[in-house]
Amino acid sequence: MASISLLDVSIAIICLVLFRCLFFKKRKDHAFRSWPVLGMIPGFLLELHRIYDFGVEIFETADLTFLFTGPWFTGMDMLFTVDPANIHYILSSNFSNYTKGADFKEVFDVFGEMIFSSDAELWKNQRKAAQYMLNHQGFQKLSMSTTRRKLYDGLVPLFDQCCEEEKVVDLQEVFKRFTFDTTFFLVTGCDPKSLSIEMPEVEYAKALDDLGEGIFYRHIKPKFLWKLQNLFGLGQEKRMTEADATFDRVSAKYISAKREEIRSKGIDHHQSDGESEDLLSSHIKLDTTKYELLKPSEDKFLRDTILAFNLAGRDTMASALSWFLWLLSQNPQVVTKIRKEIIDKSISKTGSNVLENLDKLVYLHAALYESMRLYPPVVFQRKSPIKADLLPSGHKVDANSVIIIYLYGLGRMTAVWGEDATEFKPERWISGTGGLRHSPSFKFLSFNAGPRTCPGKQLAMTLMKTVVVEILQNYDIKVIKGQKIEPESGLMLHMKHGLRVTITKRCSA
Ligand code: HEM
Repeated sequence: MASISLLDVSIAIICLVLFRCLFFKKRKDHAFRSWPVLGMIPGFLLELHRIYDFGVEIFETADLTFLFTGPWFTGMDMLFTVDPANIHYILSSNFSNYTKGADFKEVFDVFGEMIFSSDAELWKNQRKAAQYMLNHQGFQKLSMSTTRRKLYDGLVPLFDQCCEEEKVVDLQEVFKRFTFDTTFFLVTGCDPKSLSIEMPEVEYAKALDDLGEGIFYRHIKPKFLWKLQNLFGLGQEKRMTEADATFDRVSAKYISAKREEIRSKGIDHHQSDGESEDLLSSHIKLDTTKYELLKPSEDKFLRDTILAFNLAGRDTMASALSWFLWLLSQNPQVVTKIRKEIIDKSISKTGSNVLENLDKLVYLHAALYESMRLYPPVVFQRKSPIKADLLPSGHKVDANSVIIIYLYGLGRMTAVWGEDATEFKPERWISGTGGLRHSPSFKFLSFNAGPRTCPGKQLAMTLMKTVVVEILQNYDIKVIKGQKIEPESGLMLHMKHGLRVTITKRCSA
């Protein structure tokens, strides 16, 4: 993390020195001991550089659930779990007792009152509206045409130029820009054109990066510390405040332009034409008799909505595509099988049937799921019980305590996925009859489970398959040797140092 403030570094160093001086013994034994006053923070800080794999090791030995104790009086205690029985119970069978909670709203304050942070009736209204809009045929057509336009006007020309100039390119950055432009267009009807060979900086996209990083650090710092930093405008908190202001300013521009566009076209409010309509238009025209708690006349509601859908679409798909392409580079036999499937299922390189036929690509679907099992774009889920409860694992949880479901760990547990849990094997998703093997969502949690299951799953899978088919049909991707590929600590699972590749055109293309 390039952007840790002086205060963060000082705190970390003090903890480390204390830890080293007081308890200078075999590190592994003590890594997650709870020390007087400091709780488990010292061990945590020592392992922060490899926190993902460390988490996996802890769960393997802790029977899938363990209590993290923070420093005294900081309210940082959290129950971590990757136990499918607990997950099913929290996200589905006892859903009504497990909310995002007041603490979530404080940590995620920049989100405002969007679908990700809301509970109860407000969430039900937002959920109903989101599902209706995302499933609308007109919106689905728009998402297909937008994906294809960005592919042929943005990604393909960029790839071709990289081929001609034998240029090294960061594929993760390319996917981030591809999914940002696509998502932003679906949300606002405008293309920010961040995907081009010049890679211009787009302030809204940068603000999304700063937000993700800031929220992650709010999870691992005592509340009083980040609040203090926020008050004095220091480090990540300063960038969070700036990001918040960027979301306000940029959204205001799009909201007033969209209101004006709707007014000038003379389209009746509550009269959504549905055909090729972006999400901002649909939200402005929301029928408030159906969604009583939503406030389309208020700019704040629309600002939170724009942010919610950009958050939902951009980083998730960029992360999934980046890790997928990296896994393919390590598993050429999987590439061969996907290419064969594309030929066998007669998916043409261009033309309208590409999208219609995507459903036939079972092996590609399996490979994408397998990649998201090992590298889930959303790393963790945070829940809070309204009433004290007993989890199926036998752990008691207090009212308003914090429970973290660690998706990265869940996908790698041998107790859940078998001895080959850490191996990339798309075949585990293929049934005996050659169809897709179902895996319960509380085991494969990448798109969440229960009533809050991701409503954009279908859209995301279609977009990702479209991109992958285009790339594998036309290009060979070579990952530059010697670079370190490791996950970056954050809300979303990005690669810390990106994914540098060279691209060549396939002879048969
Ligand atoms: C690979 C792509 C995607 C993945 C892995 C993914 C994953 C998830 C996950 C894990 C959640 C639960 C988050 C939480 O409650 O903390 C979620 C919720 C949600 N996702 Fe997705 N998502 C993806 C793409 C999309 C897209 C493209 C959209 C729409 C443009 C979308 C819309 C939403 C919405 C609106 C919610 C909130 C649902 C609720 O709370 O009821 N997602 N997604």
